[in-house]
Amino acid sequence: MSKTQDELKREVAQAALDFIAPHLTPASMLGIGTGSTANEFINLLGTSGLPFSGTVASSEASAQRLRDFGIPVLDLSLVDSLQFYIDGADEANGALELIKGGGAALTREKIVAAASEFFVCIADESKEVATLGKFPLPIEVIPMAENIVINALRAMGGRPEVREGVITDNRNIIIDVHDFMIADPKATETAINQITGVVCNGLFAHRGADLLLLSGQTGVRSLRA
Ligand SMILES: O=C[C@H](O)[C@H](O)[C@H](O)COP(=O)(O)O
Repeated sequence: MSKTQDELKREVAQAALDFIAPHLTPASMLGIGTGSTANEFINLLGTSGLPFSGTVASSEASAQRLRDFGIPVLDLSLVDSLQFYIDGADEANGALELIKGGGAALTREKIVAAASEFFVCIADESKEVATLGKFPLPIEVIPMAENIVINALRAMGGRPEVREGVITDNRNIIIDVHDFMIADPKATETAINQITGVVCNGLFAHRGADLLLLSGQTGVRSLRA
């Protein structure tokens, strides 16, 4: 019988926990991501009994889930650095470049990733692609800039659509760019950041993952940067 997607998420979350466990000390601070795969990681971390000091969360939702387990959640401004960041992705390529933001948490995720010494990305193998861009690229945008950002993204060749009914934790909107195959993720990440009104885009190429764990029917594969 084949494993369900939920089982694959649990399996890859367990692999991430097994990977970080030998490195943790009572002083360790962890960055924790957002989404259904990160939630599986939180469930396992919360019952693991492993030594660590606390966490920084990439969303209000993850912060609440961590607190529900009695895990301390700190503001990033109170923390010098994070030993590990553990988070999911919407797409990942062989260079460990990612698309993130399907859950609208991309900006805080990018900040927490930037503050982390080592980024462990966890996903089931349906997220693995040769070229990023089949998943619509999420972009967080200051609301008053909606039209100028949409026009600039159209000029870059994409088909931007505002994600209806979604406001980010930072009180901004999300524009998803469809039909936008990304041949050069680093150049595209930089170019989109140059559009006035863009807060952040969901390409994690300049700071991609350091380790990508991918679960599939035959087990968990790991790709190192
Ligand atoms: O904004 C959300 C994040 O980037 C998630 O990590 C991403 O959408 C993957 O989520 P999931 O594990 O639910 O597929």
